[in-house]
Amino acid sequence: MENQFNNITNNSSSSIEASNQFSNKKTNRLDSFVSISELQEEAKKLLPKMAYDYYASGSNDQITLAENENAFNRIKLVPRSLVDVSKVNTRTKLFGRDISTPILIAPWAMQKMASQRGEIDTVEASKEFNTIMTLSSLSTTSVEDLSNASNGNPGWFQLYVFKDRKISEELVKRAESIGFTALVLTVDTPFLGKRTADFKNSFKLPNGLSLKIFERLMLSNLDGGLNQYFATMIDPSLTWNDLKWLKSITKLPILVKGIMCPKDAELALQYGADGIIVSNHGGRQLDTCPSTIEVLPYISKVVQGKVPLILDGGIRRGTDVLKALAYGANAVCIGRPIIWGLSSGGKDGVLKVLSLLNSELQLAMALTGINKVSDVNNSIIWDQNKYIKL
Ligand SMILES: Cc1cc2nc3c(=O)[nH]c(=O)nc-3n(C[C@H](O)[C@H](O)[C@H](O)COP(=O)(O)O)c2cc1C
Ligand SMILES: CC(C)CC(=O)C(=O)O
Repeated sequence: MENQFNNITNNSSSSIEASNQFSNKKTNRLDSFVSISELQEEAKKLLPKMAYDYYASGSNDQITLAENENAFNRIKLVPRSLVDVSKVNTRTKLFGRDISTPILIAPWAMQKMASQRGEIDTVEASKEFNTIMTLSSLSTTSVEDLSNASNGNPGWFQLYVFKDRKISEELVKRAESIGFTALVLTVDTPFLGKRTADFKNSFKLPNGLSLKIFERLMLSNLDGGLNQYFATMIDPSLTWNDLKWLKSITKLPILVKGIMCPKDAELALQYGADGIIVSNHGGRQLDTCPSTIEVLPYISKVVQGKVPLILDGGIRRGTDVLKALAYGANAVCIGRPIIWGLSSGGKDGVLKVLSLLNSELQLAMALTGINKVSDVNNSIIWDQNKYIKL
């Protein structure tokens, strides 16, 4: 039991052990962390305040930020007994690709504030674990460097659409030509949410770092503040019709990220989205909107398995992943857990987070009598109304 659930049980475990041989000291230190919250504490100790605050913050009073996690804790799982769970497996398939876990890496900006190699560390870890990373439009590594570091298999590319459509078009074509296999169109950010800490800290990228996608455009300085920068560059007039435009310039599947309203899920399907990501941007956009897990069942009812459905926001335990799958998600993305892993130990730290959460998921599956991801359904969620007549 100990071995089965505390070790990484996917086909990448041997290479992870091999890479650890070369960084024994770091690995031993990482071994002592047993939860995402402990890694967050470590990251807080290691990061400059301005970077930690930028990564950790939500918008306004951070009600939704907290609610994303709290809502998971209110959902109860049903333990099941005497089911043969000797061969629990977290492998699954997404857009035809076999992956070792339904836990994917969400796009998050400016990773070189967390580790020297930033996005390169993250993509190497995602490859080694056989999962999918989405690169942010606002990354500190170029799409080309990320593609090279991953031998032409960098994962998915997240798109913020620029006011100058030609820039976006060129970016999409570049990403497509160098091996990205899907586009993630973020639709919850016509303007950036109000993150109080960033204003107080006068957030800017540390000297020596820049947003690589824009470097050529001489727009890499963030002195006016993130919100002003975002408002200058990104197009707030984007509408559903632009999804048609995007489909006309690429052959890649397009996932729409930031869906929180069932009506918008309907529109996303109507306008041809190939996948839907239920997300409130980690509580960083509209504060006091519901948690993502709360709205997931309603969106799942609209989507009805027509396209892959992914959830992000507040996942800190393997039991949270299981609850999202039970409510209809095919996979989840994690943002801050990866940030804390990368900040605490670079590539090994990201691997630590993936293996920690995946082994928790595997254990939770065993304790609810589930052997494979496709067998998860809402019968594992405690609902007293179901049992009231017994
Ligand atoms: C520091 C930070 C930067 C982010 N940058 C982006 C981004 O560039 N593009 C994007 O679509 N989402 C971005 N997100 C949102 C994440 O993709 C994801 O929706 C969110 O982090 C999920 O919540 P979690 O952090 O609780 O897992 C960012 C989130 C954080 C915390
Ligand atoms: C640089 C930001 C615009 C990236 C982002 O989406 C975020 O911080 O939430």
